[in-house]
Amino acid sequence: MLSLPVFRSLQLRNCDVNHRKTRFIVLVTLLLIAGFSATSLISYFVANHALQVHIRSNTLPLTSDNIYSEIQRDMLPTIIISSLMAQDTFVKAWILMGEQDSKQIVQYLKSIQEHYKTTTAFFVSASSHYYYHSSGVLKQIKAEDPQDKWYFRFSDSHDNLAINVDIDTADMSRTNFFVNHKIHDFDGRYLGAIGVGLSSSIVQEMIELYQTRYSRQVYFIDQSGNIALRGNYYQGVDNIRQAPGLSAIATRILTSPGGSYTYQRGDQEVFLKTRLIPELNWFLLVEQIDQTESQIQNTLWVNLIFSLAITLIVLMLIHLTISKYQQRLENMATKDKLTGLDNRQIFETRITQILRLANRRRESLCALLVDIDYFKQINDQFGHLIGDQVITGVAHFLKGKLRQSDLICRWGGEEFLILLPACSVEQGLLQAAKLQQGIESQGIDIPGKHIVVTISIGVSEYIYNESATALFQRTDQALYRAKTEGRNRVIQY
Ligand SMILES: Nc1nc2c(ncn2[C@@H]2O[C@H](COP(=O)(O)OP(=O)(O)OP(=O)(O)O)[C@@H](O)[C@H]2O)c(=O)[nH]1
Repeated sequence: MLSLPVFRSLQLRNCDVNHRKTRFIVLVTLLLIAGFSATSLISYFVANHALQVHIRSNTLPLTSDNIYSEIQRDMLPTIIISSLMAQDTFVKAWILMGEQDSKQIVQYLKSIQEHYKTTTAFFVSASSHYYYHSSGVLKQIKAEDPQDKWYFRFSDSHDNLAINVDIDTADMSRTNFFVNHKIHDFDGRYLGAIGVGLSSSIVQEMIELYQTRYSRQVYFIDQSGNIALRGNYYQGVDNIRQAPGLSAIATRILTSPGGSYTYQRGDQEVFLKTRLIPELNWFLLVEQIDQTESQIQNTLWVNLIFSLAITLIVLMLIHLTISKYQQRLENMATKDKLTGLDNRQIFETRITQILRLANRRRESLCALLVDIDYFKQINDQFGHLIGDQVITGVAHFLKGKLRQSDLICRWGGEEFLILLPACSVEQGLLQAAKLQQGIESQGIDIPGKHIVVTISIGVSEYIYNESATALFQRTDQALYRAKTEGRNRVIQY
């Protein structure tokens, strides 16, 4: 018979197993979280860096090249027209002939404007200072007129070509993108400035188109860093030397024909690609705000949520698997393998609780010790396997006749112990008689056989404050008497 310390040790072992299980699950959780977080964060930083490098070294230069090609396509024709006008022999001859008939040059400028669909076409004479326009002779320019300063600045410069954005002399309400070309006679003497102009709104529309097409900010600066051309939505200052962030790299931008930069505008990081456009003598600036971080941050969150979901699934699977195996181990430790009844070890733990309850409530309790009669003969006659089936059959029979609250366990080889809580000895004897007579009349049916089986039962009533061992001993003595008095009977202690 097992003593109380053994059962206490069973309970402790159970506690220990649960503790280890929790520790294992916590450890796996930490490992999974650490692993997933580390891989997600590493991927985040690597992707962020790779994307930034990609934008700086591929996307932005490609955009800049594309925009440059588009500028050449969209604006260079205007430059070429001005250049052709400056080489025109009719124009040179007309000037050299003393600018006789102004209608001729006006007609010429008108046909240029109409044919090439420019906004304006003009010629300013170096000798007469007349401003000829497609609509007539507009005025005589004067060095002191601020509006005419462009001409004298251009005449004094060494450049043959100058582009500027200025108020249209023919229509003061309009700003034009002027392409001015110097015109020389056949001996290289300076004759004046000739060229065409496009409405700056057309040029702005072009820039906005580039911006929308490439989702970048596009603008032009002249050699001094002044914003020469920009889209309508440009919100920066007039010179890059005054722009926060940009001012620090302004000199580098203006002294290099092209480059890639990164600068900080407020809390945003901006990628910048610059390139000199020799035909305009301007720099093209293409900017992109670094949004890689926020895009990749979203991916990081998705990754982490996925990782969390996977961690939870893995933990659930681990919990279920461990619980299943724990349940199986518990069954192995607490159940009798042959009959499926509780085994003797676990039964005694329950007995302690039941006896305590009976003591507290002052309730009666009966113990029945059941033994199959002449079981050795059954084994000898039918073999051990049939013997096993008889034990199982008796166990099922007994279990089937008990209440939900009654307890039964396999006590030994062919012995069963039954506890009947809240049961007087009279009721216990009645129940024992029912079991003994029931099995005798019913026997045990196994496939192909009917075996007549009888049982002997010892019955004893629990005495308050009595130990479980004392109760078992008395019940055992009653059973012994049932055996010695002829078997197949119920004897009360
Ligand atoms: N088949 C089988 N036999 C078992 C098992 N456990 C014990 N036995 C056998 O059961 C027999 C019990 O024999 P005994 O203790 O002499 O008792 P008995 O033959 O039933 O005689 P009484 O109890 O005096 O009526 C022994 O031969 C054991 O080997 C078991 O799990 N399976």
